[in-house]
Amino acid sequence: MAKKVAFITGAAQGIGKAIAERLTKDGFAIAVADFNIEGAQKTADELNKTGQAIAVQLDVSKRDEVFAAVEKTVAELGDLNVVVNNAGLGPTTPIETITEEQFEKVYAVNVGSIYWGIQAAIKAFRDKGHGGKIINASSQAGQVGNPNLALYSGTKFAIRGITQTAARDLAKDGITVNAYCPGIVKTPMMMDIAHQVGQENGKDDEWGMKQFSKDIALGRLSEPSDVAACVSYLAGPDSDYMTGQALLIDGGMVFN
Ligand SMILES: NC(=O)C1=CN([C@@H]2O[C@H](COP(=O)(O)OP(=O)(O)OC[C@H]3O[C@@H](n4cnc5c(N)ncnc54)[C@H](O)[C@@H]3O)[C@@H](O)[C@H]2O)C=CC1
Ligand SMILES: CC(=O)C(C)=O
Repeated sequence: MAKKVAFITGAAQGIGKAIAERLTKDGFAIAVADFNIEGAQKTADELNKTGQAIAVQLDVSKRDEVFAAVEKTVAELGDLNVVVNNAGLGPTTPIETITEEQFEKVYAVNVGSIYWGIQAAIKAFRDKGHGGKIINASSQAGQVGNPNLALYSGTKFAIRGITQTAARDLAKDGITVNAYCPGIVKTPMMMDIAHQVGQENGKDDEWGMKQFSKDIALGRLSEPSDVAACVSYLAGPDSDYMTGQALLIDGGMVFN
């Protein structure tokens, strides 16, 4: 049987890379899609030792580039079954400091990517004559406002709204749309945020990380693989009767 194909943005490093590794173990062929093509190629080379992967360059905020990357994936890997809209930016932005330029950039990457990823997935699924699964990266910061992350939190709340709406719009086409909401994950993005928070308070990165992590019920930070395990569920058949949901993977920070 032909392999199922997953297209994952931001998969050169961090959570996206862990998702690519996990879905390779699950038997998917992977398109490692990232702005950073050297990093994406390195991830793809590692995945090709045990599975099948290609690297694709794109800027997720550009609609044409997202469509071209998805088309390249279908042309080279033969199909498309799962799209993970994972890439995002996480700047620390005290509310009174937010500029128009930051607003346009962060919303274009974090929210624009979700619209374009969904549209490109719909086209590819329809062209192939089947449904599929769309999985979007939100955050615990898309469930509760986090201090100094007004710009970022706003985008992650928006992603939950788009996920719910798209789930309703696309169910008739056999497409499910869900989101995942990680907590505090040990990736370059989170290290940058902790560094900035530490610096602003005259403290070190570890202190900055503690400001985000002190309320985790399970008592430890998240590994990227913790998130990838839940995305594996969203990408696989066990979640077929689930759509429009935002899965919290935060070790017990936010309780809804
Ligand atoms: N690290 C954390 O604690 C959490 C992360 N998240 C979300 O998970 C997702 C992944 O986060 P991390 O792995 O931590 O981030 P990261 O910063 O470590 O990695 C992000 C990847 O996305 C790529 N990327 C950034 N902008 C891009 C663009 N315009 N076009 C294409 N690729 C682009 C980068 O090159 C990088 O490879 C993000 O959406 C983030 O908001 C959510 C909750 C917590
Ligand atoms: C970066 C992020 O998503 C946080 C702090 O939840």
